[in-house]
Amino acid sequence: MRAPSSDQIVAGDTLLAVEQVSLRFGGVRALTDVTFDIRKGEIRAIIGPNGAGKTSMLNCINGFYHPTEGRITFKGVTRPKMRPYEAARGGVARTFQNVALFKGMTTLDNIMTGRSLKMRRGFFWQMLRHGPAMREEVEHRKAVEDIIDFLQIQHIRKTPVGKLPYGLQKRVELGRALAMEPELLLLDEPMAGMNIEEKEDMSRFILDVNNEFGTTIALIEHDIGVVMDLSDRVVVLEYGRKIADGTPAEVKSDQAVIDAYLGVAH
Ligand SMILES: Nc1ncnc2c1ncn2[C@@H]1O[C@H](COP(=O)(O)OP(=O)(O)OP(=O)(O)O)[C@@H](O)[C@H]1O
Repeated sequence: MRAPSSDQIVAGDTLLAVEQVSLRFGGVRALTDVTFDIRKGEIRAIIGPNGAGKTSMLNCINGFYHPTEGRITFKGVTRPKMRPYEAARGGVARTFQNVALFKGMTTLDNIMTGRSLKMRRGFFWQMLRHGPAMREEVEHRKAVEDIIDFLQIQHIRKTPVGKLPYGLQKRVELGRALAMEPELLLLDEPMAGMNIEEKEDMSRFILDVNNEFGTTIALIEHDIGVVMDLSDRVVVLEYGRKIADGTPAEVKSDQAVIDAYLGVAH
């Protein structure tokens, strides 16, 4: 059967399905028999206490880890294994728990690296400033400048990111992921280490990305208030197993979730 093209998957359809996924590291069971889906156009949160398996789940989705058992289906294609660059080419972009940017490079250049997968002409042609390569670079620069405007970071476009406060680095990392024009954006603790004002800004950008570009978003977040405000549906993991799945209101009143969070510092 041919896989549906992305425009055949409409809002509300399953974009990504995780079925009975287990992941082991030697004797450690990071994930056990986890099943859930992500619908096109939604904001899906993955929550759970420390060590619950949230990052491992994102790593399985974007191909950093390969599930020991189970299947992941993205845009109708089921795969036992996928490499991170295949995931990226297929439309999955990712940010990390600890910002992973080139600290000595400017904001502009860091976001530009997000375009590299989209560049048809390789580095050699870019170096030669060959005509078509020049035109392509102009197009990519325009896309990057649009993202810089969207994220309101014009004032730091030429600043090396290592010199920026943490909250702005997180925003630049979001910019680099957006430069890939993903269909599915995975955000690993996008508000970690932020003050209230920075969290509000980041929440607004996440909602705007979802509304304006229709990007489907899966995020890990420890701030339950933020999760409840932002997400359409929430999946809850504990000790690598799924213990609840539903709307924020359903999950908040679920006894297993209340028990899992009692006495846990976040
Ligand atoms: N590369 C690895 N090698 C061995 N064990 C690992 C590896 N990655 C994760 N684990 C283990 O898998 C379990 C789940 O870890 P994971 O980082 O996915 O949890 P988490 O919910 O993201 O935690 P946190 O909220 O603290 O980031 C933990 O017991 C962790 O120690």
